Amino acid sequence: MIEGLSPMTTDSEAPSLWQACVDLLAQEIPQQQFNTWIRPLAAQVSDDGGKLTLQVANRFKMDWVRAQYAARITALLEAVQGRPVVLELALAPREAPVRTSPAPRTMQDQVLSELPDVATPVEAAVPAPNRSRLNPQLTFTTLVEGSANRMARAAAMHVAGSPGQLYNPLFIYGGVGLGKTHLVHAIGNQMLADKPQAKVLYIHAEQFVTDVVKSYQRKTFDEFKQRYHSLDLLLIDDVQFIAGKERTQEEFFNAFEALLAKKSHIVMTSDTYPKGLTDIHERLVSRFDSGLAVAIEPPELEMRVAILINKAAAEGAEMPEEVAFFVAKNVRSNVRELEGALRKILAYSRFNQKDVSIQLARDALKDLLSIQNRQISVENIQKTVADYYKIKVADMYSKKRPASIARPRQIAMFLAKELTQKSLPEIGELFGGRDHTTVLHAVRKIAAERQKVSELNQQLHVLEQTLKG
Ligand SMILES: Nc1ncnc2c1ncn2[C@@H]1O[C@H](COP(=O)(O)OP(=O)(O)OP(=O)(O)O)[C@@H](O)[C@H]1O
Repeated sequence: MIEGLSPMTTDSEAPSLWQACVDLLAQEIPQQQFNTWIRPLAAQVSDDGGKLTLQVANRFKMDWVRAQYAARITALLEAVQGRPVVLELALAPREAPVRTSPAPRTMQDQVLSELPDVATPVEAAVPAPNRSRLNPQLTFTTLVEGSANRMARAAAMHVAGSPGQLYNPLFIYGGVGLGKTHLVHAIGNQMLADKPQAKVLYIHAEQFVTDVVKSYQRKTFDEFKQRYHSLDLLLIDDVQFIAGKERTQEEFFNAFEALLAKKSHIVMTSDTYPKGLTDIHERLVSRFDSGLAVAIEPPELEMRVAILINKAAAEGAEMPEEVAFFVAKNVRSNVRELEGALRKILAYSRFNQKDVSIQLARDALKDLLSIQNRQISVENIQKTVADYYKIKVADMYSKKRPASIARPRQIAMFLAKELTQKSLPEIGELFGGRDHTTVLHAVRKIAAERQKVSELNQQLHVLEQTLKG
């Protein structure tokens, strides 16, 4: 028995609550992450169902699961259970090792090597809830509009209303947690609402890779083609995951051509614009760019406020505007984090039976706010990078161009964009009054090189860790 736990049900009784949660997580977390972090967790539920303990293999995994997934898991458990559930993470006892992923694969040929790491197909464990794999809750109605997503949303609505015409393919790109997945589900849901017979498929790119590999192994390419080439709408998420996967890219290209020829629509999402993709064939990239590529930006303050108020209302809770402003001012990175903050506040309010107020939000978000207080400044980045590369801080603002100075300066600009909320012009200003295009060039250059040069990646990693403290 795990220390400090109240009586638990046996493992065989626990899974229904956990399994329901796992099923939902499988729909929203990329498959590789799901297989790595969620699938191996073993669950125990207390007798009264008020506490669920997840056993994690080691401390590193425990920290990661806590930081990345605990808030979401709690919310899903509460949604499934219909009442508060306390989530605990515990180290798995040594004598009862947690379930692990299947034995390592032998990578005998190029196609097998395209399987995502530690992956077994998700559908082996988690049945797809519907053929289209759409989450019916992710609709245009529940997607708050703001200047950050206005263009992408308008294009998406156009595609949903008149598929196969303009903007084919539609390529939606942007940073994490900004609503790309939500938007593509909204297109699919809208199309199905208008045309229930339409063949719509939402798929994460990693699952597509798995499908290619499986059909290769089982020699079922005809079925594969039949399945993908007959669609009316293909929604493919995080397309950057097909990078470096030759066979998958070929099959994607074939599906792409077949679908466009019959005027079916293709919508893709990615973390970068088409030309920013690396290790994807030029012929594919140019096709990605041949319809409309549109960005989703981080939401502005008013949009963050609206999202908080809407999401609270959807949970049957009221969030006064002043509280929403307080939270929105402090949680600025992306919508997923905003949702996490909201969940914490609502849970805190329920447990303590107190109305939502600024003070309550302050208490509920204590940890998060203290991190904000230690926020990283551009000045700090400049000093840390200058120290690391042994140049003078003054060279960060100077006009000097030798590579030994220009490169650390570009790295500092990249980190300033990544680790602070400053805009490109603001960063340019802080680097000796440089133009925002100079900053953008540096950011793109370093981001692209990081993917290819492991030494640079390592250096950036060290700098990031140093700055985050
Ligand atoms: N404009 C919005 N209005 C309401 N909810 C939003 C909005 N944008 C994002 N969300 C919500 O934020 C969460 C994260 O969004 P989503 O998963 O679509 O992001 P993403 O851009 O696909 O991220 P990733 O690249 O990490 O997959 C989801 O719960 C989504 O419903």
